[in-house]
Amino acid sequence: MSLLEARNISVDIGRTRILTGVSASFRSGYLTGLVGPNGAGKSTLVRALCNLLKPAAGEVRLSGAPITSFHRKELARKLSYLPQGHTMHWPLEVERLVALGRLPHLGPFSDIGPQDQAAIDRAMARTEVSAFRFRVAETLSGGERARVMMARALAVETDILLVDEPVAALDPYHQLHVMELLRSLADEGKLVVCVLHDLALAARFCNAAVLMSEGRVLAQGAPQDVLTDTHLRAAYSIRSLQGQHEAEPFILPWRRLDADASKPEPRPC
Ligand SMILES: Nc1ncnc2c1ncn2[C@@H]1O[C@H](COP(=O)(O)OP(=O)(O)OP(=O)(O)O)[C@@H](O)[C@H]1O
Repeated sequence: MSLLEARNISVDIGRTRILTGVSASFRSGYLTGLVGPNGAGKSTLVRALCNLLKPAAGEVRLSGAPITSFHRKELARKLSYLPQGHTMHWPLEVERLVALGRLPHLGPFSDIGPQDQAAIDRAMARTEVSAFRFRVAETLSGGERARVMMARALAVETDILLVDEPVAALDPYHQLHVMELLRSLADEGKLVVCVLHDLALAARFCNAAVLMSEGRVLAQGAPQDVLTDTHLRAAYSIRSLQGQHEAEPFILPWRRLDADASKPEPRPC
């Protein structure tokens, strides 16, 4: 069981305070949707949780121990991070790119072994990219590349997975597929944190949610308690339609609040 906690962290970039007193906890068995408007600090929080940013105050703890107490390679075997965007620096074949996910498990001069190859094959199968195995990743479409990068993150086979906007480039079929995959990983006992803009996907697939706004946590807990119309108004300045279909919740962003204000009053007949 893993517990990843931000304890009252503040993060500065340059002279700007980006996160202010953020406390949030993430547990095994949960797919936590990290939502909030552009610039709310979601990616910054994820980077702090991965020990890629040092908080100016507060600390991040992994299963009770300061995240800074873990050696880099040890942490890379515990925690896999898929950053936003999918920058590729070299023209690599897909299988070799996914194989990079096994680096934390390899010794300095050791090569991919049968266990590593099995993990690579599993990750490619789960993300449905096996057919691209021998393609140069740069030649793939944006959505295909996003799934390959997800495969690389999965190939590490860590107990903790933090993914930043993994469905942003995907078509609806693959959005559903990736969300089902992330939820099944959580149901298998992994700790999964997913930055999302799609509130419908967050409401439907996540079993925990953290809503951020202006560098702070506005609400956290069960998605139905976090993604309320009141909270969404406060965070995004939107009204939302909320309901159920096939016994599952849905949320549809409906109208900007300032658009409401500028709407003319209906004329009396
Ligand atoms: N290197 C930097 N220098 C200055 N400001 C930065 C830097 N990196 C991030 N910021 C600012 O920090 C704030 C939070 O950024 P962050 O990327 O965490 O937001 P986000 O919630 O992930 O947004 P989005 O949904 O747009 O991806 C933003 O206002 C951003 O402009």
